[in-house]
Amino acid sequence: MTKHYVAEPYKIKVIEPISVTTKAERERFIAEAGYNTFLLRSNQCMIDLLTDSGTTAMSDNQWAGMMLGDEAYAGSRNFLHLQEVVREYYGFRHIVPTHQGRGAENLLSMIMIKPGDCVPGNMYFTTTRAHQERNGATFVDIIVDEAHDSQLDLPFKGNVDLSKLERLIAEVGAERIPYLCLAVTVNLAGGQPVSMANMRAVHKLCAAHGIKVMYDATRCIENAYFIKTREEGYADVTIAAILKEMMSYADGCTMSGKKDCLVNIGGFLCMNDEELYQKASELVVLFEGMPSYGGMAGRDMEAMARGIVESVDYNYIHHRVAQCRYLADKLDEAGIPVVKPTGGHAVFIDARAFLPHVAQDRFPAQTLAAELYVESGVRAMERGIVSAGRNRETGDHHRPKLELVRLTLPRRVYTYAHLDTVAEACIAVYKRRGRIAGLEMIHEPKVLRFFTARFQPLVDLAKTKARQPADIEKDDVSAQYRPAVLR
Ligand SMILES: Cc1ncc(COP(=O)(O)O)c(C=O)c1O
Ligand SMILES: N[C@@H](Cc1ccc(O)cc1)C(=O)O
Repeated sequence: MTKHYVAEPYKIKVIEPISVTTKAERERFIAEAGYNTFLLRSNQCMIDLLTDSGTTAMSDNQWAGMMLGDEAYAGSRNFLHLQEVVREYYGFRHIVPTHQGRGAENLLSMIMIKPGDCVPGNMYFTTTRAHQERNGATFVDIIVDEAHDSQLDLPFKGNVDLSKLERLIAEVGAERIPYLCLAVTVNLAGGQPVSMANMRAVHKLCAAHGIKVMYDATRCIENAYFIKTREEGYADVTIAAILKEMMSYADGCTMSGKKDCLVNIGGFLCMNDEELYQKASELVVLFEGMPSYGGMAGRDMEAMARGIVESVDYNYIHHRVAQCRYLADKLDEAGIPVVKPTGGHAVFIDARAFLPHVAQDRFPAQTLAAELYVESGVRAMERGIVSAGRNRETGDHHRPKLELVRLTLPRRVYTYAHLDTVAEACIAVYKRRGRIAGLEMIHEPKVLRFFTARFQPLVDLAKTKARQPADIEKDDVSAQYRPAVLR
C-alpha cells in the first residue's frame, strides 16, 4: 500500500477545465505531432506532465502583486523589491533579471567563456551546454559515476566527483576553466540533489585554483529540502537558512524562475563580483532590456519576489516532494522501473528497462512518451538519446546511459487523484510493452533537436531489436569524463 499521503497545504480558488479526448483522437494528434510530445497542443492533453517550467499555479498573494506592477521603463519599484528579496534569500550582491533561465545562461556564457575553455558541471543540461558550446567551450561532466545508474538508491547522486575535478584541473589547467557550473538539483539525472558537504568541498577546491563556482539554482529549493531530510545536521535548520548556506558556496548563479521561484515566466543572473556585474549589465541591455527589468514586466518581477518568499515554506516543499514520491511508489509497486531515489520535480521512468527490446537508436524513451499519451492523454517528456543530441566531433548521437521518460509535476497544480490516473496509464502501457515497436527520426533540427524533431513509428517489431551489450559498452557515453578531447 502506498502511504506517503501529505495533504495539500493550500485550497483551490480558481480552476481550469481539463480536456478529455478519445483514444482515436489521440492517435491522430500524436501522428500530427510527429510522435513528439513537445509538438502536441495543450488542449490535446488531459494531464500535462511535460514540464514543471512555467506551469506553476500562483497564489492569491502573487496575483495581488501582479496588480501592483510598476511598468516604468527604468527603476521599477518591483525590481527594487525583487532585488531586496534575492539579496535576503539568496545572499548575492547583484541581480540581473532575464526573461527566463536561458537568458541568464546566455549572459553568463558570453561574459565568462573564451573559445577553447572548458566548463565542468554535474551532468549536462540541454540549454546550459548549448550556450557554453556556442561561446566556444567544451562541457566536461564531473558528476559522480553513480548518477548514471538509475537503480542506485543514494541520497546525493548530484554530487561532484572531486577526483574528476582535480584531474581536469591538472590536465587542462585552471586558466582554461572560467567557472564550474553546479546544478542544484540535477534535472537530467532524475532531479538528484547535491549535499552541502559537497558544495563546501567544491567551493574550497575551486577557490584554491581561482575558479569561480556558478550554480544553476533552478531547483535549489528542492535541493535544500533534500539536505534537510537527508543530510546529517540539517533536520532542524529551516529551508531558508539551508538555501542561504548553499548559496554562500557560490560566486553567483543562473536561475530559471519558472521553477522554484513559483512563477510562469522570468529568471535572473546573480553574482558578487563587481566587474562581472558591469559586463553583465552592459550585455543585458543588448539581449534582454534595461538592467532594472531585463526580460520581465514589473508585475512579473513582483510575482517572482513574492514567489521566492513562498518557496521557502517547508509545508509547500514537503508536499511537493511527497507528491513525486507518491507517484513513484505507485509505479514501483507495479514493477515499473523508475529512477531511484525519486527527485523533487518529477518521476523518471527508465525506458531502457521498460522497453528492453527497443534499441537506443530506435528511441525507446521517445516511443514510450508517445505510447503513454495515446493510452491516456498524459503528456510526458523524452530525456534520453534525442535530448542528448549529437557529438560535435563525430556527428554520431550522444548515447547517454540514462534513457528516461520524465513525468514532471507542475507546482501546486494536480491532486493525488490525477496522480492515480497517471499511474494507471503507465501500468496499462507496461502490460502491453512487448508489443511496442520503436520510432524512426524523419526531421532532425541541428540545435536542441528534441523540441521540434519529428518521428514515424516502426511497424515491424523485428526492426526494434536491441543491440548486444558489447555494442552498448562501445558507445560514446557523452556523460563520461573525457578530458582527452580537450587537448
Ligand atoms: C536545470 C535547468 N537549467 C536551466 C533551464 C533553462 O531555464 P528556462 O527554461 O527558464 O530557459 C532549465 C529549464 O529549461 C532547467 O531545467
Ligand atoms: N527547463 C524546463 C524546460 C525545458 C525542457 C527541456 C529542455 O531540454 C530544456 C528546457 C524543463 O526542464 O522542463
